[in-house]
Amino acid sequence: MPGTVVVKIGSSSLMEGNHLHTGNMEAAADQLSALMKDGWKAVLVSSGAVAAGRMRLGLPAEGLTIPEKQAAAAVGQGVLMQAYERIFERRGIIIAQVLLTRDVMGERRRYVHARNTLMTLLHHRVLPIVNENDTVAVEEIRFGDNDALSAQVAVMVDADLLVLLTDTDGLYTADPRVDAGAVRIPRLAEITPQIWRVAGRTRSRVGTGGMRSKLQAARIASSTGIPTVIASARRSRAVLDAVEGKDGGTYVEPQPHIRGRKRWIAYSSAPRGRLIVDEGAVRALCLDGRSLLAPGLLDVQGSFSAGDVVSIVGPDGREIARGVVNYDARDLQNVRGLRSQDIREMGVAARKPEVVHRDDLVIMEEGWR
Ligand SMILES: Nc1ncnc2c1ncn2[C@@H]1O[C@H](COP(=O)(O)OP(=O)(O)O)[C@@H](O)[C@H]1O
Ligand SMILES: N[C@@H](CCC(=O)OP(=O)(O)O)C(=O)O
Repeated sequence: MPGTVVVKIGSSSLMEGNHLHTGNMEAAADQLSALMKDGWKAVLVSSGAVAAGRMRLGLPAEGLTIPEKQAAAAVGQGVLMQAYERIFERRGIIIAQVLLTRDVMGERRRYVHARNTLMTLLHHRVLPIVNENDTVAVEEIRFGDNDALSAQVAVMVDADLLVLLTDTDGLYTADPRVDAGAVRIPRLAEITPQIWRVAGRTRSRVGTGGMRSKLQAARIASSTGIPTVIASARRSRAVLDAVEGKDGGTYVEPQPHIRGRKRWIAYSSAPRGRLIVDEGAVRALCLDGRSLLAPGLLDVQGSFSAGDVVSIVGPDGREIARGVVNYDARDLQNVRGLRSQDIREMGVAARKPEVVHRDDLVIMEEGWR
């Protein structure tokens, strides 16, 4: 049964010397158009704006300032889209440019708007080509790498599969650029700390995150029930094989998943503040499935409003959960450590007794990053 696939192609696969790697772009287009003709909905997350713009402007690969990179992205994004327009038009596919920043994901209303737009494009059989809006993205609203962006987009469109196309045939036991004896890992049930260590921070000359950021993306997708395949953009059937479940690259299995609003709380929203809680609260949340109450609060950090997503952090600094908070930061400072009854007596905003209600809370995995 045709479903929805998100395919991400990295800068390392889009550039060949000083030019766009049209061979890899055509290969991706062949596969995407074949899938779309079979009834699949597809989103392409394409990097390469900075690299393409840099080449066009004759700027060096290293040592660019942030404004230079952003200017390069403004040039390169046009170069990329022009190439995609030509390539997909020949295959009878209409494309759309969608540029996102992280703050869109962080605010429910904007998230829903962006999602509706993507869903409408998919409904009309258009191929959205997504990139980060590098020209306006400052640190606080940046995804930082398109692996993370593609995982968020996969969550957003409820994808059945995420494919990360790169310059390597998947995850190896060590960086194959460095260790000639490294072998491919075909399947991962889970991304353990050991696997995390295997993926070094090393990357191609033009790429951003290396394998680690791909694993991070796979982890987001996997924990929301979406499988990921990391594969080589040079293999002409990489996407088709991934869709057909054939071996090739590294397949990261999906975990039993959480849906809808909780997905958004966990992975798409940027927490606006931190609630530091004591051991008792950690146990109540993680083991007993309870709501967060004021007596367990040790500290309140950041300035947030009721209804924002906050990070809930144990006394050791580890993030244990995220949730929608029922109080403004200032009110919470006042009720910190108090019992529900005392709060009622103080009349603080006479709101819900829970600081974060169980239904608005998602337990995050252990923070081994
Ligand atoms: N264990 C590993 N297996 C495979 N590749 C690895 C590993 N560790 C690091 N890498 C590096 O990751 C690079 C791909 O990431 P990156 O350069 O960010 O590509 P992209 O532009 O596709 O996002 C590879 O070229 C390789 O050097
Ligand atoms: N938004 C940037 C991409 C950054 C990025 O993540 O690159 P890559 O690691 O090659 O996927 C660009 O278009 O240049």
